[in-house]
Amino acid sequence: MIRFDNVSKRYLTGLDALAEVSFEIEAGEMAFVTGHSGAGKSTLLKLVSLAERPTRGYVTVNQRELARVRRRGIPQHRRGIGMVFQDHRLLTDRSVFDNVALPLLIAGTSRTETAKRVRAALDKVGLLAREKASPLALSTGEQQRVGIARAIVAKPPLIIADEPTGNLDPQLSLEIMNLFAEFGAVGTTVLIASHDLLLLKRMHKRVLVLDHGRLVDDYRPVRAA
Ligand SMILES: Nc1ncnc2c1ncn2[C@@H]1O[C@H](COP(=O)(O)OP(=O)(O)OP(=O)(O)O)[C@@H](O)[C@H]1O
Repeated sequence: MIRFDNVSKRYLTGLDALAEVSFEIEAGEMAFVTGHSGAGKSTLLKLVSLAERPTRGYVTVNQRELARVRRRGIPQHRRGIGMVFQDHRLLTDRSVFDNVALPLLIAGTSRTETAKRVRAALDKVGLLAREKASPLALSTGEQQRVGIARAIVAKPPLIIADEPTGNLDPQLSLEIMNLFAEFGAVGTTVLIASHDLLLLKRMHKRVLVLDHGRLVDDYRPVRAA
């Protein structure tokens, strides 16, 4: 689903945010990318969503070599990716329902289908009763769950999340990560950047480790015999 072949990213400042990174994530796999602050985690996700382009190497997402995706093809590329951010980026002047409905609105989905899908997504994250609320009336954890509902509502084959539990306490963080794991269990590919090593340890999933832009480790969970 995601493949990096010798990918390097040098920003205009001359800094190598990623250096010769290669890995492959299978469809339906859930993986984390971790590393110190500035290690290149966000840059790696930005190359997947085409917020940035690599300086060298090839990034393939869903069997599409991204160098072939031109600027006008980027919105379509992003429709296949559910994105979750630490600061959730919700519209505060719209209801929870409208926030989650946004990707469907953009895709031109009918009203009835939209209502059905939004409610299914809100149900999944345990917020069905809050559809009319303003995001401002929700706790940080609830806001994060609205962000997740919005990311999954159009059923994208891939979800990427950048520090989705950055502002949450350990218990809530674990709940949010387990929610992501549920999506992974139904065939969605999930890639999450997180520096929370304790949390990653509890998840028993694959972990890619970046250090100053280099991929220095790739842990895979060992199944109990
Ligand atoms: N647009 C940019 N222009 C120049 N340098 C950048 C840009 N974006 C990131 N960098 C630099 O690239 C390096 C990697 O940044 P990146 O945000 O990918 O790291 P990160 O692992 O996500 O860090 P953090 O955990 O602090 O968010 C850092 O040194 C950062 O300062």
